[in-house]
Amino acid sequence: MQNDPLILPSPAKLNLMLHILGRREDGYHELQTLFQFLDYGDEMTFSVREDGEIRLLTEFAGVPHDHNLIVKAARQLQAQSGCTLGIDIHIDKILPMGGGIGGGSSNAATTLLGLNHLWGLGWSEDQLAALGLNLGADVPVFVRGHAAFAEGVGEKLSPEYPEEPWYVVLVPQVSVSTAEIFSHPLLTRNSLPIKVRPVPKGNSRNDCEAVVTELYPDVRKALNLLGKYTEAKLTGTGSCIFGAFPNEADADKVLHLLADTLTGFVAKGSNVSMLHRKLQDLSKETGTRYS
Ligand SMILES: C[C@@](CO)(OP(=O)(O)O)[C@H](O)COP(=O)(O)OP(=O)(O)OC[C@H]1O[C@@H](n2ccc(N)nc2=O)[C@H](O)[C@@H]1O
Ligand SMILES: Nc1ncnc2c1ncn2[C@@H]1O[C@H](COP(=O)(O)OP(=O)(O)O)[C@@H](O)[C@H]1O
Repeated sequence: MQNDPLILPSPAKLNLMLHILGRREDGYHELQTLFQFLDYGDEMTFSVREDGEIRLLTEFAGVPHDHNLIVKAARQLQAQSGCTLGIDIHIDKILPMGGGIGGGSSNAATTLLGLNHLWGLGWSEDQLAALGLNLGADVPVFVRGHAAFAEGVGEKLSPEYPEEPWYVVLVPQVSVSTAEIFSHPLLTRNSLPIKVRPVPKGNSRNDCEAVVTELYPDVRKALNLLGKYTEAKLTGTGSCIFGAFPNEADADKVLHLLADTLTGFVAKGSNVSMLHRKLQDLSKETGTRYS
């Protein structure tokens, strides 16, 4: 068992396109979406406890301890594996909540991968992804750690290799509820499935954009402002807006020009998540398999 704290990143994702094909009987929506990670995210620290307790030491505004996806992920893994060890978890949270960049799902996935290692469970990625899907439709892609075309409710993943540009991500100061957008009567739900891959050019729209910009004027404003410099799009159900640039300097320049009116950040797109890169580095250093 490892006694030193394990520090792992918990990256954000973007949906480079998002089409809604229909609604299932259980209310969930059939999607086609292209996920890519950002080299930008939270940092999580895990310390094993012998007494079986699971404690998240960082407080989240508006999210009670037991509802936090980090705690839920740890508890489900502990219950399903029969592990008697516990964990203390600390997080430096920089990802906005309800931003469409998957912070909660990413935190859950980092927890599953971190605890699988620290508790010595030896679960496969398939097992962890299946557990993760119970916690949220976006958790499996973070468990797998590779950019992917996703179908179903987001769980059928095929690896993809989109370009890895630098992005400006604008963060309107509103939290968008995914459930609110998916239950909206005016949401487009009849996009035709894309049958070829990689996704052909001209298919990069996000079907949630019309409803989200109608409900949240701040999101529309961010879309219009970034749209003056590059193609600007919504990620997931928002609120964040992103646009691609060929290099960091160009992205920085645009963020700087918008800084009076909007907050945001610059980050590189990545097809292998920084969590998985860190786990691979740790494996090389210690000769232990981390994932
Ligand atoms: C839309 C996407 C695109 O990546 O991202 P976000 O905007 O949330 O980041 C995801 O599909 C979101 O995944 P996630 O945030 O894990 O959603 P969940 O917790 O599973 O679901 C929240 C709610 O959204 C609705 N929902 C979610 C996914 C889906 N394919 N169809 C749905 O109808 C359901 O009403 C569900 O109760
Ligand atoms: N660890 C967590 N980090 C962020 N949000 C969490 C977490 N646990 C639970 N939540 C809840 O999940 C909601 C969605 O969060 P998040 O995944 O960050 O946004 P999105 O799904 O829009 O990308 C939050 O508003 C919050 O209520």
